[in-house]
Amino acid sequence: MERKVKVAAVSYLNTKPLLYGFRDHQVMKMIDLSMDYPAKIAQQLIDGEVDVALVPVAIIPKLKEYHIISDYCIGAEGPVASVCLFSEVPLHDIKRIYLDYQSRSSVALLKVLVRDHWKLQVELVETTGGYEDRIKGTDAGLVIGDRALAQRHISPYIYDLAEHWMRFTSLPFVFAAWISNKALPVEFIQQFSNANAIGINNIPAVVAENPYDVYDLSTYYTQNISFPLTPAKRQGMQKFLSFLR
Ligand SMILES: C=C(O[C@@H]1C=C(C(=O)O)C=C[C@H]1O)C(=O)O
Repeated sequence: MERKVKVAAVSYLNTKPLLYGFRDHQVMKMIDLSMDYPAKIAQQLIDGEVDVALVPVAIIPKLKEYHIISDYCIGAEGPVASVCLFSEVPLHDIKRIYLDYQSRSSVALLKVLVRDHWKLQVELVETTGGYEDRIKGTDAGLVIGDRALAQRHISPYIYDLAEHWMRFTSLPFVFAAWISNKALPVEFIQQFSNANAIGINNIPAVVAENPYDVYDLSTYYTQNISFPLTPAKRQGMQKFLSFLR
């Protein structure tokens, strides 16, 4: 390839297993890797600033062209732990929900659950920066990623969005997938998938090099986040996208 493929990944702990195998892998000779929060890298892929990104699947309708590459994703087949609605009061007493500015998929998922599953009458409020301190009284907040793992120690009521999606549809959920905005060479995709698989097949090693006392990462990587992009997950993804149309 003449130039390096620009790859953007999510900067959260949930992505560590996917990136673990990149170090010392020959795919590194083919790519420029950058990291940021999901909403940022979504915009980079839409604007063509990068070629491949681990983007929120909710932005697929905004891409002129898209290719799902690799058989790995950030998904869940039950509670995901790090995408939750946090509150001091029970679900039906919530009056306002702050939305996470770092997210695209989870915000869209929350809207689907609020409207079609929970059937709540609430005010939804966009945010642009830290808002966790506003999760008080009847004001709740959607928080994703590492900040959600921390918020689990603070909020008494926790509604896990992947768990509630499963109750609603009986399907798993895909938050993010590796998506390119142009066709890429087969040999690149093979190397890229191979690099992704290394950490997924060595979770204890990934956990060992990421000391973290907020949440048990072994549980997170084996029972919460589900990485393989299976046929059932693709079905869940199509179902979710149909709600967004
Ligand atoms: C499970 C998660 O999945 C994420 C949620 C995303 C979103 O809401 O747009 C995007 C990427 C993933 O990192 C998480 O961040 O906790």
